[in-house]
Amino acid sequence: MPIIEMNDVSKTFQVHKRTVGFWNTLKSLVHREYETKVAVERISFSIEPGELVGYIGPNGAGKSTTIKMLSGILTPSAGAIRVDGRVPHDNRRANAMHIGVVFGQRSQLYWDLPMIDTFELYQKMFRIDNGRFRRNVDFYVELLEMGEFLNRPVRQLSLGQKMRAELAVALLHDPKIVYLDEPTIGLDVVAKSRIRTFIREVNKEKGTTVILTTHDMDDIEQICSRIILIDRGSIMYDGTLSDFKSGFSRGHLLSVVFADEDAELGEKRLQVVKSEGPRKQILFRSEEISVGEAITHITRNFKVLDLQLKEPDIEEIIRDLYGKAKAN
Ligand SMILES: Nc1ncnc2c1ncn2[C@@H]1O[C@H](COP(=O)(O)OP(=O)(O)OP(=O)(O)O)[C@@H](O)[C@H]1O
Repeated sequence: MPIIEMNDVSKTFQVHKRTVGFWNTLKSLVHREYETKVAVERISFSIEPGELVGYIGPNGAGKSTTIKMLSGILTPSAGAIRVDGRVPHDNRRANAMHIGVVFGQRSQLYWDLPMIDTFELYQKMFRIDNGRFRRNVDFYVELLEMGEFLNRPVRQLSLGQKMRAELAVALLHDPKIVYLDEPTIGLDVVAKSRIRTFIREVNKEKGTTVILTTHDMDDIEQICSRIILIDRGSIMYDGTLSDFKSGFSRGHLLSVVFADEDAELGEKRLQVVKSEGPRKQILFRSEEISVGEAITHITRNFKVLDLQLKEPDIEEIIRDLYGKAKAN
């Protein structure tokens, strides 16, 4: 039975319409106009207990919105979500007891307290019994080598030490699922490797289901057995990393110079992987759309100044699409 189920889930936001020009701005002060921004559009996936899933995509793709819906912070505009048998936004508190969250940019630690006190605070918050508490503190302190800094206030810890502390806190109540947002961002090679080993170890020892968002391909390669790739609110791929690579290496790349820099392709089978002004690199798979159909779609709908068909370099494409990656 899946532990996470997303069925046709969408999330839209109402945002103020941007106005241009003096009179329009003045008008908008009196009469506010809104437009609908689609953050996530009809996404579906299910995750089995104990899976290690990389949830990846470029900036603004809809990753955080998905994680916020899974953790009950946001209510979907349409569709159904179940996390460990519960509807997260209707059971926010109960849901929180069974999940752990690490948001790279937002700390759950108390800056003036040493970790040892923070653990005790979380013990009370999550009503963890003493036996389990002791066992877990010992387990994480050893696995994350936290002994040397347990008594130091959090504000004095290095970035890597803080991240280890965040992970231990998020996992202290033995959540069945943990959402990790960029857990290795900004860390050096040794610290990154320590965190990756830790995540794999927790998954193996405790069977924790892990959902990881990252822009670091090494995180994906070394931790995740499956990737779900989201772009502009829609799921583009769900499967193993190696199948993803071989699927794309059988694909084609069109390098197109458009007359109009803002050309929107409006065809989901054509994916823009790089955009430099009017020049765009467009990737597609021949199983989905033939070379002829792809070129026809582009030349019929847009004024094109140059168009070349290329063989894709998959490593380079992944780097362009999903971040700083490999070399870092
Ligand atoms: N509260 C909000 N109000 C309006 N628009 C929003 C809101 N939250 C997100 N969005 C929009 O929804 C889209 C998806 O955002 P989201 O934060 O989920 O992307 P992301 O994949 O997590 O990006 P990043 O990697 O940059 O964190 C973006 O276009 C974003 O501007």
